[in-house]
Amino acid sequence: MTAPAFPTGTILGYPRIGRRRELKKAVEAFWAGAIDAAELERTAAGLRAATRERLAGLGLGRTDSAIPESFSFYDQVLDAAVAVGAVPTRFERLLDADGALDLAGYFTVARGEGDDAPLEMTKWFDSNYHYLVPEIGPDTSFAAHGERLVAQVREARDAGFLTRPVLVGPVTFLLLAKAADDAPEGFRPLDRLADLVPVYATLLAELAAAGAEWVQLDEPALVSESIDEQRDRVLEAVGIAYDALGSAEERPAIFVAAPYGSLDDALPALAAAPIEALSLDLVRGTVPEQLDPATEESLAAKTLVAGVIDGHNIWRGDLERAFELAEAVRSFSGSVAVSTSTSLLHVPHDVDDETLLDPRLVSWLAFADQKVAQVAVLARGVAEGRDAIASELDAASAALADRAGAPGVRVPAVRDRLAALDDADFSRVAYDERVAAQEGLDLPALPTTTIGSFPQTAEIRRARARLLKGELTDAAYRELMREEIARVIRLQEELGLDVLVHGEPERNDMVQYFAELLDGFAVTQHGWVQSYGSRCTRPSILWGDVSRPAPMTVEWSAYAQSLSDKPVKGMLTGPVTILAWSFVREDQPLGDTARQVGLALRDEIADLEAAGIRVIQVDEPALRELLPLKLADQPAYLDWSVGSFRLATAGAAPATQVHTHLCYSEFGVVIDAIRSLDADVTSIEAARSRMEVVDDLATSGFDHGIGPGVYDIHSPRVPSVEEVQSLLERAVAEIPAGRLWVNPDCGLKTRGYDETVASLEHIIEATRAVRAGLAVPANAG
Ligand SMILES: CN1c2c(nc(N)[nH]c2=O)NC[C@@H]1CNc1ccc(C(=O)N[C@@H](CCC(=O)N[C@@H](CCC(=O)N[C@@H](CCC(=O)O)C(=O)O)C(=O)O)C(=O)O)cc1
Ligand SMILES: N[C@@H](CCS)C(=O)O
Ligand SMILES: [Zn+2]
Repeated sequence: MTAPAFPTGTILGYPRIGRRRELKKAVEAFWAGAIDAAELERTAAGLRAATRERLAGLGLGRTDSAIPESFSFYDQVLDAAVAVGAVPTRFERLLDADGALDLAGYFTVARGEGDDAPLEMTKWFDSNYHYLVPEIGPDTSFAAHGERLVAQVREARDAGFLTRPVLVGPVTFLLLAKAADDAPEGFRPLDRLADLVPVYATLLAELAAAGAEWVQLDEPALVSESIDEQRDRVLEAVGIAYDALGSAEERPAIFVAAPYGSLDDALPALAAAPIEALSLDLVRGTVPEQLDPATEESLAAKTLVAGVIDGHNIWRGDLERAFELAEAVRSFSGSVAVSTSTSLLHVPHDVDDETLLDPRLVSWLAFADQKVAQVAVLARGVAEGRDAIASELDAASAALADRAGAPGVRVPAVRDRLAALDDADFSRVAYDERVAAQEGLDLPALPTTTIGSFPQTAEIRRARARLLKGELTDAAYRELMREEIARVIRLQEELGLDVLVHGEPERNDMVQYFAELLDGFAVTQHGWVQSYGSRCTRPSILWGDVSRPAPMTVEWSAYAQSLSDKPVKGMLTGPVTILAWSFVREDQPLGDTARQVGLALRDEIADLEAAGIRVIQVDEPALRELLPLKLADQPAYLDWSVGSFRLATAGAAPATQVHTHLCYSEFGVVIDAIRSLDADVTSIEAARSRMEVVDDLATSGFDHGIGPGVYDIHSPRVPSVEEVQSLLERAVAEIPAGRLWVNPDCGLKTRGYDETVASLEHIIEATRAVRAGLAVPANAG
């Protein structure tokens, strides 16, 4: 086909939660029955309209397909599943006579209903976004249901826009899917490619009929080497899918976007396919080298979309370098466009909303809107030459230079302390010695504990909101939090838990709380980023050398400990997780930054010990999350990540029991790293996967204390005593009872009190039953 011109500047996607989280609020109001579907649709349409206008105002073309239709009510992978009709059989009752799903049904698939579990949720590449995992079996029926996307293209057209619909591509869709529970052994979702591709062809035809000139098919799975599928099968699938889609008669021009890394051997496969445009992530990846002549020839006939503006972080960055990269791509094709490296889903809307941030810091930053403006500048430069954008490039370079020399960015005292570290600072005495030293904790066999947070009630959040607005004094707020801590301690004593927590009511977020108290960080007012569904976080900005001006948690933990004779766990977030869930400086190796955070936490641990805290948990739920997608980069990552945790914890006395906690991911691949953390006790998410991780632990020779979760806190379901007991019995069969702990999968902050109390009661009852059958009198660590 003769492709219409591709826009000179574009973005791969834009935040959809709303500048003031309007979508989150409307969706949650719909769930609560406070608004109906029509009102939710009106809010969403209003947001989409505002987004298109905003993007055009920032310099993207109105009628050249530059603006992506990347809206979603919940998740783009769920949208793709719905668009190809791949709704699991347990939800088929929600489909109407035409096989379509209404909004309520869509959310039910996302969130589950009664015994019908929702789609599983997992991490989206190396970002802090979580998607829903499609379930595909040999009998999954596929049918095109592109009604929503088609309606959005029409909605845009009616408002005077020609936009570019975005869909997860067929290969990535199948690679991210899991085999349905009833699929036979050995079945892989990719086996269904030949059945799925015609449905995509129909969707493309419908989009073309609605007036779309270009469609964007996202294929990020092609850059990942961590996908559990043979690479040659993946490359073959690329050929099959795109040969078929590219050969269709009725279709928009196809733009395949491949964010989150370099395409490597997938580049020749995509180059050979009859598609019209292809993106290259030049932030995580590099400009291709040593291409074979056939690939060079194929690329020359396509538009290459240079992903040179970082969609992952919030730095204004080196615009000159971005321009050079875009120019370098010209050697492959006469048709080059400028874009972001990934969707802007991962960054907040607009730094201009941050009126409380230091203007000097603001001048170093670019949120989504500023990045769109950067794309527009570079697109002009590519079209008109460097001189046309010289002043913008110079301004960005000046901001970069200002940042490099600004106070706080490099603090000699922090750097000197890091430089003086030696191996001994990263190691505790042998585990057995620690077990002996910790006997004074006097714990029963199978000690019970929770992961830290108790429900963050509306009252707690409201109190914090009132504090921020000045409606509550600091003293009054602190008193409310102390009352909450006292309630939580009392509840745990009544329940009969063995190691207590203070419940973390004072924490707005397990990372932001620390960022607010550490030097080197800034926090935002409106910098919300979607984490999953309607849930958002406000990643902090780690801009300078990190140090701890004062203790951060000691007052709360010491108060909680003063209320009980049982040990109360001190609760800290680990260095890797603090980095993973913040926007981190990119001007020095991550390992250096992680060690700075590690040292600050080491000081906190010393202060907790001095205040009489005997058990300290350092959470690292994101250890798996930051694992690089490319295998070659993984050993170095594991080295610095494990090292920073050990630096944080190795100053603890042998008698101090150090715990860690991990969740949100599959752990098999990092199990050795978890062992190397050398925590005395590790609590780990396991209930959701019915204790699968226990096998990995048993075979890996994990020989410290371990608490595989027995309660899936992601669901409002209360597990029965029998269910918990059967999970515990499975764990006891694999793990010596003297090392086994009993705990939920994760913190309880997103749960309500009724289900929390009932679940904990069942956990305690099940533990007592299992203990009764054991010969082991006490816990070893
Ligand atoms: C555990 N996870 C986390 C990740 N990243 C983090 N930085 N933190 C995490 O905990 N990544 C991986 C996972 C992702 N999972 C989740 C789970 C739950 C949430 C979540 O519930 N987010 C909340 C916002 C939490 C928060 O920041 N609360 C603040 C502000 C609360 C607020 O919105 N206040 C209102 C006023 C309220 C009132 O008046 O009643 C306002 O400001 O308008 C706080 O408690 O102070 C969410 O609502 O989305 C996120 C990720
Ligand atoms: N201590 C935290 C860990 C969450 S991953 C909590 O309990 O919420
Ligand atoms: Zn957790």
